[in-house]
Amino acid sequence: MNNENAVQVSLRGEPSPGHPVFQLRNARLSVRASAQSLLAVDELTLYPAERVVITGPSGAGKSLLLSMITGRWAPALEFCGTRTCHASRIGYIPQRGQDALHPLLPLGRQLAKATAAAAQRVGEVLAAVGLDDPRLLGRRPAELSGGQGQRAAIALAVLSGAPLILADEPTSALDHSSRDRTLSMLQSVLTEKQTLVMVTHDPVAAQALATRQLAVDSGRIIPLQSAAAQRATA
Ligand SMILES: Nc1ncnc2c1ncn2[C@@H]1O[C@H](COP(=O)(O)OP(=O)(O)OP(=O)(O)O)[C@@H](O)[C@H]1O
Repeated sequence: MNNENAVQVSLRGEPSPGHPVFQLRNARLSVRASAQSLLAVDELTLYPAERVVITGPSGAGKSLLLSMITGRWAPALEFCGTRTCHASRIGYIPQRGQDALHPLLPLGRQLAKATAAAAQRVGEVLAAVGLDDPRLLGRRPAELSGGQGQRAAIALAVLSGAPLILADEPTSALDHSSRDRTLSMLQSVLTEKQTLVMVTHDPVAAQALATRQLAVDSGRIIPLQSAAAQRATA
């Protein structure tokens, strides 16, 4: 966290049910040298169990929004505003799953190191993402396919127990059937205590997961009605 840039940052314990896991108020990321504003967020509050999907054109500010949530951004940028994070840890699922994994450790060893979850839960998650084959667990990340790496990154983020999980275009490198399988696995292994924020360009991925959709356009956030909300009000 670039503390020197933040007007106010607070980090507290685990979120309690019904209370926000994360909040931004009057937040802005600007280029330090020129004060050019790149992303301005009047208010963003994330609650446990939400599946928030962020869409928007290239260069709109989606990755910067994830940076605001993690509290990490390039040194050339300056944050001002209020960022309140109640999550003790933030999990991350990158575009390429292998990037979330230690390159030298066999998959099973690094999953075991990353989680304090009971062996039964570890087994359940590995089975749900289709990685319970001992031969796969003995492989290093470079020996996994793209889809297997992505499912490993999902298992790692979920088993880390992080209350808040960010996913940056997690299915963009997958073909349609792998994407659909990966999304339904992600949905099935997340717990009600975990909040997911996912950036995607894929409307199918957005519709499949979102309980709330936000668009980022020209450095601003615009709320969109999610498919789930549309169904509820129909
Ligand atoms: N360190 C930086 N210094 C200056 N400008 C930056 C910096 N990081 C991002 N930007 C600018 O901020 C804007 C938003 O960038 P961001 O990476 O958030 O876009 P995005 O919506 O994630 O795009 P994409 O979908 O292409 O990944 C862009 O115009 C980008 O050039």
